[in-house]
Amino acid sequence: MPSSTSDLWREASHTEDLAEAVLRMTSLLSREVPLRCVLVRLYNSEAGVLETVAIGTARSGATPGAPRTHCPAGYLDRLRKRARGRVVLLERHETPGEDAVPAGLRGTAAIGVLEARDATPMGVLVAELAGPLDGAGRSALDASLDPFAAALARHVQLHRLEQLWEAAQATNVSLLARLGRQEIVEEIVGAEGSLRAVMTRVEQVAPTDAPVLILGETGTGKEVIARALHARSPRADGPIVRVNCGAIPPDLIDSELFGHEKGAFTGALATRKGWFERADGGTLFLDEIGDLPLAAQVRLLRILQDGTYERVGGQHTRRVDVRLLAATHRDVETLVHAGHFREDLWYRISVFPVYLPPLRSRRDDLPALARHFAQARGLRLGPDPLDLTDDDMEVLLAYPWPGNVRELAAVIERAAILGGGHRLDVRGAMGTKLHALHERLAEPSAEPAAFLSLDEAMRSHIEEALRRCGGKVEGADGAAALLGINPHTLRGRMRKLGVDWTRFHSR
Ligand SMILES: Nc1ncnc2c1ncn2[C@@H]1O[C@H](COP(=O)(O)OP(=O)(O)OP(=O)(O)O)[C@@H](O)[C@H]1O
Repeated sequence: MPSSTSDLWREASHTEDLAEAVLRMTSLLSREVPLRCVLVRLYNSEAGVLETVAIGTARSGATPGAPRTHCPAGYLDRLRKRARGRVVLLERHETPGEDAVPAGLRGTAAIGVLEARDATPMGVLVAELAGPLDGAGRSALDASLDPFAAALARHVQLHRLEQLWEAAQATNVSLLARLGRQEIVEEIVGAEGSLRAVMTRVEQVAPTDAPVLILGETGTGKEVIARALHARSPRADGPIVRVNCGAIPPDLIDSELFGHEKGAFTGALATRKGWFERADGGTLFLDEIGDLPLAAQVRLLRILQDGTYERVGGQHTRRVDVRLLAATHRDVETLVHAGHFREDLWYRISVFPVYLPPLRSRRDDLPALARHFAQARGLRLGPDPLDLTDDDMEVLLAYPWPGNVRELAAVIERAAILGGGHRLDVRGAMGTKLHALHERLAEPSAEPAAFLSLDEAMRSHIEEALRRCGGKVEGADGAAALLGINPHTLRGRMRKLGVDWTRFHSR
């Protein structure tokens, strides 16, 4: 076995990126073969072409481009018969025409068929030689066909996996869109109660294409509202794609949102569509937008302004038709002041804020929500829907629910499991929460249920000022003067807190 062959196998099986593997393999092979360059060419039977998918250069000088050349049916089989598992040396006069050597190679070429493990021809290896080939060189070249074939097979498999993954994502997106619509019709508990004001705003803004900013603590139902907006919009038949900006590593966020071209960076094995492209014709929901890095904010602003962007590593300007919904539980105004969030982007996305109140300030909805989760989980666990006792309700109402609706759903699910599917064990499910609650209730001054967060206190104080001023913000008799702050600051605060001052306009 030629000395380079085991090294070639190592590179073929360890290096994931075909271009890099071929480059290293060419360098190893050039110790025994007078190589100028090596082309790995993939056969596309549908198009009847051979396409250069990787080039390894061993000497300086111009390398041939990466063209596709016509490959007549049966050519690879004829070549295989002629070569019998080895390489064939092609004379110059054989070159253009019916063979796999693209124009542009200067010296003599050696060519061999690259076969898959089941012996079907996948493509060819073309080696451009810089000098005469001796016996050792020839056997090294013959022995290199299998490792090159293995590297090509790996590349093809990875490419297929990527395609499957993309197809699965697309299916996922459309399933979610359908699921989202179903859930919304059945599942916005409180739409007629404490969320009535929220739903009015949803109905107002849904038919437009305006961006909507959904504010609220974690677990308050921001995603539920985003899906409701999409379902009520003219884009309801298009996809809704949710991206959690906080869950993507900062160096990948550009490629996730806007896609990348093949080879744009190490690991970019194939072209990838970004989430904007996948949401084309529908809605993109950017959750935790406060976590978006500044560089991505610049691109986002541009896409909001004129709908254009480029994929990472791409030259071609693309256009998408996407409605943007964004959500955050963070105080983005503070991020703007600290220079972590672009002010121009903030103005653009906060045109129409929708504020979701925390569960502790909409206790009226609690029984309905608890019943809703109990019934849903009960139906899943056993034959009968599960209901709540008065004692269960009392326990649930006494707790302040820092994790909001999500925490409540989890407690009810646990209660159903602990109750064996026949009843709800709410006290058991509350566990340590209940213990902490008793301790707090035992303190004479503690009023956990009634205590407002700073934002809530601010919101209700601003609303009271607006009520007194008939919804007027500026001027001597406006709410800003009454509160002793600048009208501009008050407007910013109201946007952040989701206060709709037009509600207070005197008739
Ligand atoms: N009004 C509601 N009616 C029914 N289910 C709700 C309601 N609000 C929230 N939920 C449920 O509560 C859970 C949390 O809601 P969601 O994921 O929308 O919250 P979120 O505010 O987006 O959370 P985060 O900030 O962590 O992303 C989900 O299972 C959701 O279905």
